Amino acid sequence: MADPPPNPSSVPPNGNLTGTPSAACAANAAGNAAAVAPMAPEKDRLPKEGDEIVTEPGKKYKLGPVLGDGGYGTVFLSQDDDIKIAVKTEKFSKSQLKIEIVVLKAAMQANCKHFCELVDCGTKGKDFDYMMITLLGKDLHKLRCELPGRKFSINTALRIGIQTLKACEELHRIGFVSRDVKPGNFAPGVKSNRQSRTIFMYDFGLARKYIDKNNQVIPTRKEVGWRGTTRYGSLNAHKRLDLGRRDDLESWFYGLVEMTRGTLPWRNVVDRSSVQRAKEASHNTGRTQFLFETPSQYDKIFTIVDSYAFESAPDYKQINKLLVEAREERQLRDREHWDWEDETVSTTITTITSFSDKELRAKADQQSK
Ligand SMILES: Nc1ncnc2c1ncn2[C@@H]1O[C@H](COP(=O)(O)OP(=O)(O)OP(=O)(O)O)[C@@H](O)[C@H]1O
Repeated sequence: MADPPPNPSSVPPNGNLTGTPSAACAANAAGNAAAVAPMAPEKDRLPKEGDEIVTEPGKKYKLGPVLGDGGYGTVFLSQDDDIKIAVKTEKFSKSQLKIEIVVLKAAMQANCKHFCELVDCGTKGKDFDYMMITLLGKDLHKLRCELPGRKFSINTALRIGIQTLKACEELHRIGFVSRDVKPGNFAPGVKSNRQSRTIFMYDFGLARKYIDKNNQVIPTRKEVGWRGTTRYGSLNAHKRLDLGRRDDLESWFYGLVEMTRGTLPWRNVVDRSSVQRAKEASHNTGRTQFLFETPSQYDKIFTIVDSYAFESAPDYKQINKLLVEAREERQLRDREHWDWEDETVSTTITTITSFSDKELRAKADQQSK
């Protein structure tokens, strides 16, 4: 899905790329002005490993190895003082980073726990947009695929369920729907930042505001185009309907079942309308097969999510309670290690609370004094 790599000859020889705060970033980064780069004859040139992005005099981010490729750009490893971070870049004319930046800013203002910190952001001429964010580990899709049976232990799956539900709730609380909730858009933080037990939601390229200035739900637009990922899309997405909070939760639930069971009935189905039919069946005749060997509470959660209309405000507490109940029934303890953690390390980590980005920065500041 990644676009072809940029023309290497078009990158300045010193690899030093001076950027300006993007419109979305400017409100947060007042005083973060940098020299405007001379107009380039070409556009949409992405940076490469070894380049430096300069967002203000003295503030330089050297781009390390590529962490991943997205639809319109590349994500690099970098460093902000002593803290490892990720730098997401997207081609200027295709960039969806503006909406991502708006979401992350709102999440930071609301002290959301399950979102990356937006460290910096801006635009490099007509070449690319960039944002510097919290570094995350492998996403939940990759982590699941590495496990025997391609599924998480019930202990880890239920904890993931609780945290990813909270992430959806936080996103909705700040006024956005994701429209692309899936395991591949959640990842734990990294061990070196002591965030490997917090699941973060990321990639808000398809996010949309669902409430207006008066906090009223924006009325449904009836027919819209396809949004999201076929495997996890809600039935409304298949019907090309406008998507609301309930659709994020339906997608979240498909992902939860997959992470718990290791499979979905439509796992190998490619054709979108066949996937739709399989999902429809999972709501009635195929329900037992769909929820096979999952906690009994999943059936109740599915009924609850199904009962919501476009405008409904989901009862996250009620769903969370069911997940907690499933844990208690199995006498699962919070202190046990997560499937991706090294067991030898986890015994020492259990006594240490995960750090938030703010705490991490305060700690780094203290150490540098
Ligand atoms: N904060 C991060 N920390 C570490 N790796 C990241 C981070 N953000 C993104 N990545 C890596 O870069 C890849 C692409 O990122 P992302 O999914 O945000 O881009 P995208 O263009 O929206 O992708 P897609 O087209 O797949 O939806 C991810 O799969 C992941 O491997």
